Amino acid sequence: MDHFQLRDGVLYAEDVPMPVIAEDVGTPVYIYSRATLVRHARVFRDALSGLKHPHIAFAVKANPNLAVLRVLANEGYGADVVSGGELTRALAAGMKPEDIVFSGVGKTHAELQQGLEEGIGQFNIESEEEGYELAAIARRMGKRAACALRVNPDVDARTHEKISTGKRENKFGVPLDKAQEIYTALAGEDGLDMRGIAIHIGSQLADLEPLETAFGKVGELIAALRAGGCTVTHADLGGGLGVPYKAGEELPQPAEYGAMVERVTKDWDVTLMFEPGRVIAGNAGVLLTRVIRVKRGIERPFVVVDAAMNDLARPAMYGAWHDFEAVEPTGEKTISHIVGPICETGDTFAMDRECDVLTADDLAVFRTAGAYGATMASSYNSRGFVAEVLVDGDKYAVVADRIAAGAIMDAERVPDWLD
Ligand SMILES: Cc1ncc(COP(=O)(O)O)c(C=O)c1O
Ligand SMILES: N[C@@H](CCCC[NH3+])C(=O)O
Repeated sequence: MDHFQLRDGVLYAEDVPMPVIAEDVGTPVYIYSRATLVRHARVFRDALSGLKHPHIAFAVKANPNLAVLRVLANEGYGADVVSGGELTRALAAGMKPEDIVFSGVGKTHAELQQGLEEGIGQFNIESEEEGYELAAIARRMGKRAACALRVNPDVDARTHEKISTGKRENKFGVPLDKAQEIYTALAGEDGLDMRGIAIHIGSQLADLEPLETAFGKVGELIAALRAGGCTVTHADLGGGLGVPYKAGEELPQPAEYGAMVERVTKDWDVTLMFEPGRVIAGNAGVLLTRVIRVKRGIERPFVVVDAAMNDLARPAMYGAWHDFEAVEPTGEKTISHIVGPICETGDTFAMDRECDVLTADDLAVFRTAGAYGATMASSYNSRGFVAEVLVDGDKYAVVADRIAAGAIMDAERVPDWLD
């Protein structure tokens, strides 16, 4: 069920008319639906109900807003973090340290230490070098770090090249054919409790087949490690499940994913861990924007909106499609280019898009903006950071203040030796 729907000709977020939020909070503004987040969290969990005690860690990078994390913490979700900042947020939102997994190729010394101090559940080590560094820090602190080794299975996830992470040329994980040697060596370190294998081959996967291939390779590795005398009690299968960005688009459902995981892992005898991001948050959010003006173009009008590539980077970065529609559609359609105000041609949300007829001051939304939306914002062109709102039934709250361009400037200094 879609919690962003037209009622009497006006788009609502749950039971709140979007013009009310625009009036109160201004635009552009991200709007998240609590009911959608909860529903997605439960659908994903239910999809894994055939597994014994799966551990689900929301990929904080997809949407690190504290209120969003709290909703998921309340659903029993842990967190997959990739920086000290994300770790701090996950804890602040109420996630338990033992439910937190720390991934990432470039965890700094300070971040490894922070993870140990907080007592997080697992480090996903991405290189031999990182493993030895973590071991040394843990030894010094008199601790043992629970670890999984992230492997790079050299599988083409068949997604956008910039968000594919499991090809051998990608920077993530250790090559599969070196994994046994590295795991065995790290298992001999006092500071480490090598307990599992981790994998994540990419994001926005439209097909389960690459995942199944990659998981099959993990299964073989686990068997080889055990045959070699290593202990393996955990396997972290990452995230990656894609979501529909276009109305009517069909993607594998969590239930199909769960059934595939169950089939492939049935003999593994491990605790399975998951790191879903987009599938939980993507369709739980929209970016509400106001039309600044409609500029006559050569062949098509340019609808210039007050959101830009600094607020929602995905179209500029990956050529990504986000459905775009009027908040109060007249029923009339036209073909337009949808652009932001930033001084880059890349600040284009859509070219030649059939969409609702819009005029200056009209409101419109970009859909499927709840994951990798606000979190990827910048202040390019000295624009501020967009506000975020969480809706719950007929109530809503600003869960991230708009940060004005002036506030960002306040952090800058002109040294007096320039005078
Ligand atoms: C290590 C890791 N885990 C989980 C995720 C979440 O991926 P997704 O949002 O596609 O589920 C990512 C991002 O792709 C990631 O890099
Ligand atoms: N930022 C990407 C996803 C990256 C996933 C990170 N591992 C996107 O918007 O689609």
